[in-house]
Amino acid sequence: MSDVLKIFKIGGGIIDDASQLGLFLTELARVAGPKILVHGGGKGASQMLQDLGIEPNMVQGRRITDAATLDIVTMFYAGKTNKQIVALLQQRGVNALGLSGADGNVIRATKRPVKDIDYGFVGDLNAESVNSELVVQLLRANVTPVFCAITHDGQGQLLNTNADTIASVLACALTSAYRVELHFCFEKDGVLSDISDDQSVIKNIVPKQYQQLKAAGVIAAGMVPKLDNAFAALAAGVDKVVIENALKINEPVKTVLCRS
Ligand SMILES: Nc1ncnc2c1ncn2[C@@H]1O[C@H](COP(=O)(O)OP(=O)(O)O)[C@@H](O)[C@H]1O
Ligand SMILES: CC(=O)N[C@@H](CCC(=O)OP(=O)(O)O)C(=O)O
Repeated sequence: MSDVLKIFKIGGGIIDDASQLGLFLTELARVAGPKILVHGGGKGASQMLQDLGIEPNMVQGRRITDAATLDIVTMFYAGKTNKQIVALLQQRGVNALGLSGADGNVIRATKRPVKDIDYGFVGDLNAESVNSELVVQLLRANVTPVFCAITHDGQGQLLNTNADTIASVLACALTSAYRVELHFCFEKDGVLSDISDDQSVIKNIVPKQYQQLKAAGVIAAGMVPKLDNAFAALAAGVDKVVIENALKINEPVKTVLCRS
């Protein structure tokens, strides 16, 4: 139980910029010990959908995923993006293995029920979604799993699942075998108290302060679901949650979330 597992998540902003992605993966290769990478790619997927004549539709940070959209995001996330990242990690001496949730039944999701909004082929996760045994076996074999945002329902249906949620649920599930650190990596140095000032990194945030910053609109947009996931992981037993710059994961500047 003493091993520390580090789970890193990168999103579309980093993935879309080949030089930033390369620099991040070089830093990741320097991280010692067991590690997992979860990647999104929402920005590039939206561009690809538009190029193919399909208007992207995001509601509350989640993509409305009809059958045609699912085909395209599966090709983009589980195909091009995942395999490119794996190849770049192999180039850097990391034995990466690319996975969707269907591979090895590693993440099983439930199609989001239709309430006010029909999200289509979007998968929701819960505490039982992860096949932790297989993930632990891979980590013990010195393999670095690389997860994309595609899961399955066990009935042959692929589902599109938010990558921040995948990272958070993986982190929670793996607390059974490791002390887990969850690192959300993006293009800023951490959570900022002034979005226009890159120097204004808040070093630590507790849940009460988060609610205040959210209510004041200081923390907004994509940062809200990210921090909701992050605090949920912390409450569920993840040791440490960090919001940091993808190019500075081996440097001290970052936001660390605290339970209290
Ligand atoms: N207080 C804040 N500090 C930092 N980023 C913030 C803040 N409030 C909103 N954001 C925005 O949240 C974005 C990160 O969310 P998102 O775009 O969903 O990331 P990703 O695609 O990496 O998952 C940042 O690029 C930034 O524009
Ligand atoms: C259901 C849903 O919204 N899925 C996301 C999965 C990708 C993702 O999360 O990408 P980022 O981390 O780059 O935002 C989407 O298709 O945009």
